[in-house]
Amino acid sequence: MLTNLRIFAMSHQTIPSVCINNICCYKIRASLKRLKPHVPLGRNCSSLPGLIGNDIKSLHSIINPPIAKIRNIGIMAHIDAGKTTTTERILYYSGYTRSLGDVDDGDTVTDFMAQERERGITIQSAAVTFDWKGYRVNLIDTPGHVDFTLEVERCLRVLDGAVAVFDASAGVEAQTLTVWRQADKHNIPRICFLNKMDKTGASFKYAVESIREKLKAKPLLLQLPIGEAKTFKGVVDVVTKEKLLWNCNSNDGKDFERKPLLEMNDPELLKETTEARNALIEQVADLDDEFADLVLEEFSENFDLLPAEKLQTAIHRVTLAQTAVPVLCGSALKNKGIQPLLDAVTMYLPSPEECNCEFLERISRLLLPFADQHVEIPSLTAGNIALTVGLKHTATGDTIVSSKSSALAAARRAEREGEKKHRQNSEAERLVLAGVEIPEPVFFCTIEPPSVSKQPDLEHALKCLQREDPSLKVRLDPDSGQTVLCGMGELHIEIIHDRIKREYGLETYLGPLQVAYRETILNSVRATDTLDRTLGDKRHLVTVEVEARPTETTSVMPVIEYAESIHEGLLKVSQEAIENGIHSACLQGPLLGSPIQDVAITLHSLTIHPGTSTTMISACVSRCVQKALKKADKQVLEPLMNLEVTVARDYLSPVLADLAQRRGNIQEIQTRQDNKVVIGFVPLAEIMGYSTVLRTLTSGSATFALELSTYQAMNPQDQNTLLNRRSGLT
Ligand SMILES: Nc1nc2c(ncn2[C@@H]2O[C@H](COP(=O)(O)OP(=O)(O)OP(=O)(O)O)[C@@H](O)[C@H]2O)c(=O)[nH]1
Repeated sequence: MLTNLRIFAMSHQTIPSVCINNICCYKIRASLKRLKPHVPLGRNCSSLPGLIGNDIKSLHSIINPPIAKIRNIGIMAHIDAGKTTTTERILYYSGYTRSLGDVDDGDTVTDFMAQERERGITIQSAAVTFDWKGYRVNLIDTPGHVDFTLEVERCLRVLDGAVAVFDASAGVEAQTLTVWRQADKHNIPRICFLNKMDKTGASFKYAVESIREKLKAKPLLLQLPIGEAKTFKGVVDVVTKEKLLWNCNSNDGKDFERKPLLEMNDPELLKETTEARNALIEQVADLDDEFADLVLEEFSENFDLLPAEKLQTAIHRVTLAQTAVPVLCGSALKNKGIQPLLDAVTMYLPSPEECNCEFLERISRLLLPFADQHVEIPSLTAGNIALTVGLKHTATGDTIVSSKSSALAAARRAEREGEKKHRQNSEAERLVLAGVEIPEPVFFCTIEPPSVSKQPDLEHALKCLQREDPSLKVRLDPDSGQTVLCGMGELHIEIIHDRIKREYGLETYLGPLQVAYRETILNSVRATDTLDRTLGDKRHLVTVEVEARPTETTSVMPVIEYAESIHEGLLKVSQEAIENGIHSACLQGPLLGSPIQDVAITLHSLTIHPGTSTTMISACVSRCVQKALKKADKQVLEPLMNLEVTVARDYLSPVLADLAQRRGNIQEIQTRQDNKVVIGFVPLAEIMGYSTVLRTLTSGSATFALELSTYQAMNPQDQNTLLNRRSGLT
């Protein structure tokens, strides 16, 4: 039987020493023995100073619950939609913390990195475990900033469900689309939470429409807001026809009143709710045959008689099938609507046994996360999320299996299943988890240690950071010998720089940030080359002829083809050597030394003298391919970004004028409440340092999101300017 352990690697620097953990572990387990299940461990917890922060109240979540009662969920959204604030409320109402943290005060549980607290943003996902009404919830708060897309992706792989948080005044924003697509890719059932209902400009209707239009999702309105913006005071539960009002006198939102809607008290609201409930029943019946039969057979005359539980069960099925998404609303900041959101998480999102992956864990050292603190536990039952440390070669995105034979069996099954291409959700797909998709880095810069003697320390730090965050790439510049960092954006590289200083105690120096260009060729060319070298008494002789031509499809990996006469007699080791040579030649284009994309390399002839080493074969092929690339007509490709700027009406003109100067191509200007949303494309090279410029232009009122769209050919004039600048001519 295959055993999958879902790995969520975190830097070992963030984990307290084993010694502390061991003591903690002993004490916690000792206290647990004396406790009945579901009794908060508050007193015992505070008697363990330094072990778990004083504000963490409940530890009974260490006991393993039945798998059906586990929910592994993530919170995802556009930057600033309120994920962290929502998470803080969730932790507070579930009894995990004793006081409410605030992102603006920098004292939240999940934003525990110094950089997160200083900047008020989430950078690294944080995992926390708590209980809600008999359910165990393992929750991950993910970052919203586009630079940390990979961090979101690595989380999605270990989740069974997600809560998508929206700013109700903005609806679907650029990064919401990105994370939504990622969740689609990983087949993650979702519920939507329209947050910030208290904010000026908040509109339930507008946000729901944007979910329908932009995400092409079918929203199931499980709630209606009572009031909006300043008047927002609660929600109506459409399924049960109850109103939930938060007590204005209770600051922390713990107390709220849940009452059935009555004709004599709320005739209008009741009418509106009944209509919404009838529409919901019809919508769910359209999507779920079992529910449709039930409604038609027993309740077609009067939907009011349909029990809430039957509707909830059907909504659960529809959510799992991902044919529609439940929508709830509230205001995390004003402490309204969080408890029903938690109810919805347990009611509608899947347990691990309802999702696509099978688990049965067995590992020697496991840690249970409490944000930045960890408790070592002896074992964990299926479906939970835990951390593990000390793995030497495993990186984010890997799947661990119990033995080689189970991995081989799974791979064989995957191969067989792969043949039956159209079978969806095949067993193989469930067994072998797809690795994370690593986005291409678009920026790079050199990094230097304070002294040569610190170079090994820097290499160690970068190796650790890369295992945790594969979107960070590190390479050596072959000409200067310098270490080069490649990342997703200015902020990404800045944070890495900062982490090297704080977590590894190394003060490093960054070179200027540069755009990661690519190159391609425009015509077919041939080249031949011979390498003849005698080393000792051995002669290495290779003669090769290659053709390089442009391809139609976009790929940074060269297409490799062989003339028929060569392919037949080629040894596997020689073929590997040839392909290594081609790949290494395509890593450094002739114009800027940037990777070559969209090329096919055909090997037309090859003669290898007996005894020639594979290194020499690679070297000769690589040189020959470089020769061919140099002969061809060449083109620089630059990263083109999707840009979305949200700006107050009054500042639209200066923003547009500025974008025109940056070679921006505006596609659309939308109106979103009182704001204008400018959507378009802009070359990455023109948008460096944009946040500062935009802040100045709009008195800090605008926000923007950037995402790589494609690599586009530069026009000859811009290309010449760039090449001259690089060669030091201008
Ligand atoms: N008016 C209002 N503001 C809110 C609400 N929830 C959060 N905010 C504010 O919105 C800002 C962003 O909140 P966060 O919780 O950090 O948002 P986030 O989505 O975690 O942000 P990132 O992790 O950086 O993507 C903060 O200033 C919050 O105080 C809400 O319900 N209403």
